[in-house]
Amino acid sequence: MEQIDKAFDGKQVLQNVTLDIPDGQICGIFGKSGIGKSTLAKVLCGICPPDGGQILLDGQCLVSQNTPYDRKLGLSIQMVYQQPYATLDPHQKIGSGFKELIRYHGFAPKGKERALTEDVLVKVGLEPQILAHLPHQISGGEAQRVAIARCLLFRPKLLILDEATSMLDVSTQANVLGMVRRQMQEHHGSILLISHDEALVNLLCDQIYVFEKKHTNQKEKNTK
Ligand SMILES: Nc1ncnc2c1ncn2[C@@H]1O[C@H](COP(=O)(O)OP(=O)(O)OP(=O)(O)O)[C@@H](O)[C@H]1O
Repeated sequence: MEQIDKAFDGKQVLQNVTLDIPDGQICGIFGKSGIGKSTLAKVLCGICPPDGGQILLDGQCLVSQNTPYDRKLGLSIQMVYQQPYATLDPHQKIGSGFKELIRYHGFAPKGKERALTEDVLVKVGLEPQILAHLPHQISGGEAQRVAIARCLLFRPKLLILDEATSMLDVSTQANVLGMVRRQMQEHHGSILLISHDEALVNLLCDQIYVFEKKHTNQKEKNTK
């Protein structure tokens, strides 16, 4: 990501933001509320077009000021949002949601959807019983883990976790993130962890970017 700019209604939120996320690493973004962390994630996912700069993924242009977001390439970037229920159909059982997603993207042959689903559930510490439930019957923390498991099906090059484990207690957060990290490393995928929790970011991340104030680039604080 090179020299990304983004403004809303004349208000500059990101200016000249450059960051590099090496393969297989976990990179943290830490900064106070409203500083632009989620905006950066939305630019990476193609939800917000940047006003300037460019993003390269494996040397290919994902989006730039002059190039529209490459949706096909963008499937290699998956994001888990702060509000996990928002991405789940309230009328669809968790298991049906997984089956539909797997069939739509051809992640497994017909009849093998359940096995693949159980495989990703284990990786986020969930039991298969959850598949019989509707979203309102599961807790916020479980919904967050379901959302992460759905993203893992894509074997993404980059997984963005935007406060995505905030509803879990600290030890479960570290546990789930450790499991997700190992899973991502199996295919050299990277994680962008966006959090208010400095201790969590310090504990888990190889590289940390601190967003300090609007209109300025972020500063790299720590490289392990
Ligand atoms: N679609 C939008 N239209 C107008 N302003 C927006 C839009 N999205 C974000 N903003 C503004 O951009 C600024 C940065 O928001 P952003 O959500 O990126 O912050 P954040 O650092 O992720 O905050 P938090 O930690 O509270 O989630 C805020 O002032 C917000 O109001």
